[in-house]
Amino acid sequence: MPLANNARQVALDVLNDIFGNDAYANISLDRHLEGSELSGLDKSLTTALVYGVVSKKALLDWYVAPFLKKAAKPWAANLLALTIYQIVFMDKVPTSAAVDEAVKIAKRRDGQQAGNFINAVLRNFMRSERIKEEPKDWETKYSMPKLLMDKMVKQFGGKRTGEILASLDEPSRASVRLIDPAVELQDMEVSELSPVGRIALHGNFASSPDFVEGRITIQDESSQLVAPQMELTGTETVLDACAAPGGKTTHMASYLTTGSITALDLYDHKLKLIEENAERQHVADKIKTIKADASQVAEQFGEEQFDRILVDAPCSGVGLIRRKPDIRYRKEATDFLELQALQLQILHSASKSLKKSGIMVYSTCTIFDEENFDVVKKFLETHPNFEQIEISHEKEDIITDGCIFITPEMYHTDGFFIAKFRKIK
Ligand SMILES: C[S@@+](CC[C@H](N)C(=O)[O-])C[C@H]1O[C@@H](n2cnc3c(N)ncnc32)[C@H](O)[C@@H]1O
Repeated sequence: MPLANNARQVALDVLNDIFGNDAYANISLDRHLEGSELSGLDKSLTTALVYGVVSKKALLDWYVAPFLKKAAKPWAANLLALTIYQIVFMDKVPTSAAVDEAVKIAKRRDGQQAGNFINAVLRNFMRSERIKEEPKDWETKYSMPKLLMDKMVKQFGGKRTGEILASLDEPSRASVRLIDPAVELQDMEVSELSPVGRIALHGNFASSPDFVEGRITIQDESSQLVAPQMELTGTETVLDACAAPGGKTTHMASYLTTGSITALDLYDHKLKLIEENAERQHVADKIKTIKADASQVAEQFGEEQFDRILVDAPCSGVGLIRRKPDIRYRKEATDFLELQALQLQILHSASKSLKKSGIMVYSTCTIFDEENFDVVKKFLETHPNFEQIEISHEKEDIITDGCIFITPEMYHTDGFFIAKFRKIK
C-alpha cells in the first residue's frame, strides 16, 4: 500500500512534523492530507488521531514508559503514542489492527528489528495492568506543560484549574452562527450565550449546503459575543484592526446597511481568507481588506476616522487549547508580557483613529490576566480620554469587572475575553 494511502502512516508523518519540526498541527495536517490519496473517512481518522495524540502526548508517553529500557527514537515514541492512543481511547479501533499496523509501519521505516521492538513494547503494555492506572500529577494526566499549569494555579487556584484542565481535555463541540435566522439545523441546540449560536456534540458543517451557500458559518459561541458589543446601528464606519480570517468582520458586517468595515491583517494569504468568508456570507460589498500593521493605524489612517474599532488582538490563544491542542507546546514564559506590549501598542495606535464618542472593543481568546484585565487597566491608566463601558449579559457569571470573561469549563466554549471602551475626549 503506498504510504500516503494509510491513515496511521500519514498521522505519524504529521506527528513527526509537529514534535520534530515544531510544525503547526492544522497546517501540517492540511499539507499531508492534500498530498495523500486517503478517502474522506480516512482523512477524518487521521485528523482524529493527530489531535488526539497531540492533546494527550505526555499521558501516552507515561503509559508506555515502564516498557522501554531506554528512550525510543523520536519517530518510534510517536508511533507508540499513536498506537496507545487507539488502544486506550478509540473504542471502535480493534487493538489487533492498531498493533499490526504499527508493526508494519515500523518495519517499513527501519526494518525487521524496529518492527520487533514496537511489537514487544506494545504486547508488554497490553499484558500489563498499566491501562487501569492513572497518573496523579496534572502535568501528565492532562498533558499540560508546567509553565501553563503553574500560571493557571496562580491565577485561578487549584480547584478551578482542575476544572479548566478537565474541560480542555474533553472533545470540543460544533458551534455555528446563523446568518439566515430562518435556517433550521437538525439536532442542534440554541446556545446559552448567543441567540444566533447553535451547538451540537459533533458535526462537520464545512461542506454542508447551508455553509457553502452562506446561511450559516462556523464560529465559537464566545466569539459570537463580540459583534453585538460594537453597538452598530447600520451606518457606522468600522475598523477591524486584526481581522483574519474574518469571523468577527463578517458578523459585524451583518449589522451594517450603509456602513462599511476596513479589515486589516499583516498577511496577504490571511486577507484572502477574509475576502472568501465575506463572499460566501454575502457581505463582501461592506468590507474592504488592507494589508497593514495594526500598531501603525494612526500613521496610516489618521486621527478620528472611525466610529467603531475592534481590536481582536494577537494573543497566546490559551483559551483555544481544546480545539488547537498544540498551542500548549508553543509557550515561553516571556511570551505573555511580549504579547501584552503588542496588545497595548495596537490599542494605543487604534485609539487615536477613533472618533470622539466612538466605541472601541478589545478581545482575546486567552484566559490569562496579563493579556486581559492587565491590558485594560494599563490602557485606561495611560489613556484618560477613554472610559470603560461596563458590559452586561443575562448570564451574569460571564461578567467580571465589567468585561466578558469566560473560562473553558463554564459553558464548554473557548476561553474568551471582551472589554469595551468609549472615547470621551
Ligand atoms: C485573534 S486573530 C483574529 C481573528 C479574527 N478577528 C476573527 O474573528 O476571525 C489575530 C489576527 O491578527 C493578525 N495580526 C497579528 N499581528 C498583527 C498586526 N500587528 N497588525 C495586524 N494584524 C495582526 C494575525 O495575523 C491574526 O490573523
